[in-house]
Amino acid sequence: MTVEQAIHPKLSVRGATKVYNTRSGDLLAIDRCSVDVLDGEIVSIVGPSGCGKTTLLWSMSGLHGLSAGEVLLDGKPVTGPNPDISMVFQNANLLPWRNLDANINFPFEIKGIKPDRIWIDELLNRVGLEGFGNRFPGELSGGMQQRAALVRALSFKPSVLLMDEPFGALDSFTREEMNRLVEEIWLDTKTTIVLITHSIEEAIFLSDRVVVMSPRPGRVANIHTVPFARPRSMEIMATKEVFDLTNAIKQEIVGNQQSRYPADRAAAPSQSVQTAAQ
Ligand SMILES: Nc1ncnc2c1ncn2[C@@H]1O[C@H](COP(=O)(O)OP(=O)(O)OP(=O)(O)O)[C@@H](O)[C@H]1O
Repeated sequence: MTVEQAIHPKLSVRGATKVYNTRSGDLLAIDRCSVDVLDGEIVSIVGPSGCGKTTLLWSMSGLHGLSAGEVLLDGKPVTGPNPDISMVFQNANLLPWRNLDANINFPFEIKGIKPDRIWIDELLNRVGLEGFGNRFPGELSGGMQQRAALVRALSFKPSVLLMDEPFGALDSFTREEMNRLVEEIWLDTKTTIVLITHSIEEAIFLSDRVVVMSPRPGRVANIHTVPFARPRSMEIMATKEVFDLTNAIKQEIVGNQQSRYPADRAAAPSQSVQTAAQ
């Protein structure tokens, strides 16, 4: 990390708090989460189901407002959709009646801007989808669809890519391939990436740092630095360092879950707000 990167993080989340108004009352999803993501960093967010990972990621995108706190991109508040921030979801969300090229062009058509075809062809080539432009989503495997979604997200040359459990629906072999692909693309573009994953191994393989969240209401429980140089190989995943780090993170998630009830009661900001204990 350079001093410049540390002083001027790419993305800053400060005291992010989100209360959902539900039929059964207010629900505190995330509580005073703060994290800085440096320019060109890959950061993963892990934590138990329902702890608020998606809520946190969507707040970073500007698509969901916060109840308190703020998100800054290059020091400026993110208050709505931002052309510099792209998202990839667990489902590729390709339009079934449009072929691959037309799917990738779709957001450009909506915005009324011309796509950079040279860049898009480069990306398609990079992810192994060159020559598939005329195929329809139904003719592509799940992995191919997800690679197309990655191309679509990167076609705008965003400086930040947010990924919400992007490979969760893929088999483990395809998932490993996708992890290698993301690293290759990152080596080319140095795009800042924030990724939600349920796989601690995936988080370690891909990330510079892993953020561990507590059970709901989600708080930043710990942040681990992953000390391996890039490009990483799958062989490092069999090393003792990775084994120990994986176990440490798992223990934290399990330990946090076991202690959530007393912690929630002690730290609930208001009696009218639901926490995981309720
Ligand atoms: N739109 C919403 N309205 C009301 N409650 C919501 C809404 N979105 C999320 N929640 C609640 O907020 C909490 C956090 O949800 P969120 O999806 O952010 O967690 P998560 O960690 O991403 O979960 P998972 O790992 O299971 O995908 C959950 O209790 C969820 O039920």
